[in-house]
Amino acid sequence: MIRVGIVGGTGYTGAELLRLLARHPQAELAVITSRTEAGLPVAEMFPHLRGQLDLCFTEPDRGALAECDLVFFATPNGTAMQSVPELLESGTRVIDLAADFRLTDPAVWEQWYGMPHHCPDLLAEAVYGLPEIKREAIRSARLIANPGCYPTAVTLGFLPLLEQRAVDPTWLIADAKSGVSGAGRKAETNLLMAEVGESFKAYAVSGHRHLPEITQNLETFAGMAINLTFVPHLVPMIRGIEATLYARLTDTSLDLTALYQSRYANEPFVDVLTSGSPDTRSVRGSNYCRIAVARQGNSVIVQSVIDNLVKGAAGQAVQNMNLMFGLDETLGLEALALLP
Ligand SMILES: NC(=O)C1=CN([C@@H]2O[C@H](COP(=O)(O)OP(=O)(O)OC[C@H]3O[C@@H](n4cnc5c(N)ncnc54)[C@H](OP(=O)(O)O)[C@@H]3O)[C@@H](O)[C@H]2O)C=CC1
Ligand SMILES: CC(=O)N[C@@H](CCC(=O)OP(=O)(O)O)C(=O)O
Repeated sequence: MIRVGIVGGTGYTGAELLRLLARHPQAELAVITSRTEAGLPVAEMFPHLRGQLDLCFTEPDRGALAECDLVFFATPNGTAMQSVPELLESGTRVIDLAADFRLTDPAVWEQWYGMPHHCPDLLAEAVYGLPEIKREAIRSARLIANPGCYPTAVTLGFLPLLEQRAVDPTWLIADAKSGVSGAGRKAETNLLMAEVGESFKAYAVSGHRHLPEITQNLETFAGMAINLTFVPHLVPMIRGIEATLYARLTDTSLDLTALYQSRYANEPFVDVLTSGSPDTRSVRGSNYCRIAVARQGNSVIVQSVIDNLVKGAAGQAVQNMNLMFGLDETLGLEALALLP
């Protein structure tokens, strides 16, 4: 059994980790932290876990965490990097659901996240935890940078086109929409139902912090500098991301659906549609990314959907845990989407 700790067990991604791990046949939840709810039985806050989990939230204590085989950080950006060096030193492996280890250049981190990096020496070692591109490195990693939600949907959507050099990498557009759980569980006026409901808007139009992360990914496949316009939107739903991606084809003779099907043929959690458009409810609660690709003249349009809390966060983190500990990659992630 893998002895698991979760730092940040009261947030949305922490709660989603609890849902997935409570029934995972090879994981034993040993430590679940919350600074504000320390002492409270976990199942009292989350009644869906009654009878599944007999643990209380505890203060984040590095000693207790260092006794785990694996610690997930489901905490705000800039939190994990304070504890990771000590945990790795004690032999504990780490998956960070935040952005602390996603960007390879500490200067780019500081520019977008507004704080100096606490352990820039670990950035070269950290493995970006997108199994579809880093499966082998993930297996032996001590430290995983779990990808952001938008970067997961956008990267998987553009990947086959860029690897195949089928589009102009200097003209890429990602028009992405997220449900409000993407913003976390903290109380904020602009996330109230009366503010978000029956409304729809773009945000961070002049630059979202996922832009450098997506750019870093896409440049690896393109083998050159790319130019991406990325605009996120907030939609009045709870879970889900839909990313509509646009690019200009350099080769219009390609069978695009066949290209995507062949690239993802062996991927357990990427499903390429042969017709129609994927909707977010077809992945809600599941670890799938569902993709469709179409053409208008020399433009290609890709539609990519995920559940931001599952393939966009906790599910992908469990997929990474399975790989790190030599388990079947799909273990504990068999749930299908919830309809309606
Ligand atoms: N929501 C989403 O869809 C996605 C989120 N992410 C990333 O995952 C991380 C967690 O997100 P989410 O679950 O939405 O966030 P929430 O705001 O819902 O939860 C944050 C959690 O972290 C704990 N926490 C806050 N500050 C600290 C601290 N300094 N030390 C220890 N624990 C702390 C909080 O509990 P307490 O204050 O009681 O300790 C809480 O449990 C973020 O970095 C987010 O950007 C990534 C992909 C998708
Ligand atoms: C709807 C919404 O607010 N979404 C969040 C996504 C944040 C997130 O997932 O953060 P990291 O992946 O960087 O950790 C946002 O745009 O800030």
